[in-house]
Amino acid sequence: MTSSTSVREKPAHPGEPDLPEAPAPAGDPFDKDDLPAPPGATRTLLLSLLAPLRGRVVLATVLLLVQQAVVQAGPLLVAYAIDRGVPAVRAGDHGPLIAVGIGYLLCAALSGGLQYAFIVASARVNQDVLLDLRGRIFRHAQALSVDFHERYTSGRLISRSTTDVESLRELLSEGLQELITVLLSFLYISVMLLWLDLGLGAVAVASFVPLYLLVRLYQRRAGALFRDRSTAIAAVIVKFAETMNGIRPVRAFRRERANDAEFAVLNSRHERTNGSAMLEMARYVIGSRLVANIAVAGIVLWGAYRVADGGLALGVLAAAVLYLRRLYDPIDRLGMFLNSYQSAAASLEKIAGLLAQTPTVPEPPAAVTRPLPALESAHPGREVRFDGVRFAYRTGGEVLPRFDLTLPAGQTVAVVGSTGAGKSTLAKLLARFYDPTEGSVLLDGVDLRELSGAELRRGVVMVTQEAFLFSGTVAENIAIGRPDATREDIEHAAKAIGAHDFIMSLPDGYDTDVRKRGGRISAGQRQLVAFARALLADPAVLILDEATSSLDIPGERAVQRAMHTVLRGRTAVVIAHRLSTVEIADRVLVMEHGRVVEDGAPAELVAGSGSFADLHRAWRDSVVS
Ligand SMILES: Nc1ncnc2c1ncn2[C@@H]1O[C@H](COP(=O)(O)OP(=O)(O)OP(=O)(O)O)[C@@H](O)[C@H]1O
Repeated sequence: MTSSTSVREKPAHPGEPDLPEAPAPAGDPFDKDDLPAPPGATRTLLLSLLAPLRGRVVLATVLLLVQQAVVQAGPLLVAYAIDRGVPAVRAGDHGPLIAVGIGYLLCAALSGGLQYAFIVASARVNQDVLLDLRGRIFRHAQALSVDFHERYTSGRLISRSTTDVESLRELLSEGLQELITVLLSFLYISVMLLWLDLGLGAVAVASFVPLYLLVRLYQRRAGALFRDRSTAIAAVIVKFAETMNGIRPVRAFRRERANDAEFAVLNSRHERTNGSAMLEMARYVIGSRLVANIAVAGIVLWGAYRVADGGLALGVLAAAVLYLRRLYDPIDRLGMFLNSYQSAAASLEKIAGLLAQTPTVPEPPAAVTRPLPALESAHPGREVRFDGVRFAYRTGGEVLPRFDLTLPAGQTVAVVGSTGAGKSTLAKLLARFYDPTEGSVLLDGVDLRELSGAELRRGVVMVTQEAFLFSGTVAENIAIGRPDATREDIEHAAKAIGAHDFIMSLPDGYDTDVRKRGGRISAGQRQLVAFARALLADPAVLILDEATSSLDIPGERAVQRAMHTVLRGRTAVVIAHRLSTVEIADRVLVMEHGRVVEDGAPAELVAGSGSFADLHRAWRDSVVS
């Protein structure tokens, strides 16, 4: 067997790159961590998340408005107590001071009650928004075409639905309430100060100008830093997920040290971006405190002179100072709220970019779907036709230059050819993981693009090399082929495939959890489960990307027997890596550079002088030796 033949050892584990990627054209958005969100998409996303909760958002806002108004009554009561209550007590009248005390208590109780109601209302809004967003990301990512998933790593998807959703949670549950509270108190306090004393109020309001400029500067500089930070943490997650997914080749090729070094670079990049963001925040905090302290000092000094002159009541100055403390105290925290706002905005933009992706292989609208014609024979097979198909991946040159091929119903076709010849591409077009760039793939004369999702899944099923098992029991894994299958149907399929005996020898038989201890299933057994699943699904066309990982002889025989059973009667396309498979095929296609270069019955091709005859000899020698 020569190394250039189709009998290539493919990586058998999900997550490993199984093909050399064609270089992406310059400026490919998939090279970057975040896909660009169309203008306004972030706002539209936020509004669409909040729209169903409109009532609760309004209720929470009203509660906060009233609560803040009640809270700001405190200093006014203090001013009243000093300027009216104290002179009244001196005159023997305790009424005004008692009224102030009761008023203060009432305000505290009311403000506490309102705050409680606000927290309950806003927590519900937050939970619903996050629930909705996580669901949308999952549903959307799952609905996107294979093309998308081959380019956007699972690590990036994990980062979108964890770190990015988490930063929105932080904003909603902590930052936003504080931010609104601060802005509201700015408004209320300015009005109060201006009403108490125009001069003092004007100085306080004038201090907003440098504060505003500081905030703007901070926002501009921190915005870029937060985007960098979020990209850096995503890179850390991607590296982590990729390494753990590919742990077997990592061990096999002793990649640990190189990986450690790469991870350390990404990790320290994240730390650096984090450090820069913190430094920027420290600059903002110090700057804003300086402005606040200068303003307070100025107001106290000027106010004290005016009290001494008799131009200002002492109570008014006391209330003004209390208001100023309330005004400037949360300014440090304003930086933090802006932090969470900035990082949530950066995250939301990335999520909006992901949600803006549309499937490249869309399901047809119900109005244009066509049903498959009724089957004429007892066998499930249907005719497959590639009609003038041309195909190029988005990131590479043409893989299939005009391709015409007809597979009669019920025929088993083995596809062989050198690596990169286009065998998997042919299979992916037939499974409609991709649509042809030109021409069409037809099933019993119906274009795959006109079949509804359900009809397509009944029509064509692809069993991939890794024979992926989902978490759950063996029975559940087989039933994926037909969710309404009874236990009897499942066992029937497993028996037909020859998987029943090994399943019964597992600790809990069909109820063994495949991911738990004792439920470990060998590569050959995984393939048997995948065949049982396909048999239960009973598709018209079965595509089999034959696993290349070698099994022991009894295991190999069991898989071959199972394959016989599952292929019977259907139209089957097998990307063949084994001699025994080629021999059971009705027809062999030899592919080179996206074209069929030999086509015939196995015996016919073996007897000929083409490349398949050479390939066959090499196989035979490798089996004999
Ligand atoms: N997702 C992809 N994006 C870009 N190019 C791709 C993609 N998948 C495959 N290709 C390219 O298309 C060509 C055909 O690949 P294909 O996987 O169909 O070959 P193959 O015959 O199945 O090879 P093998 O036996 O190695 O699996 C190769 O040049 C490959 O680099």
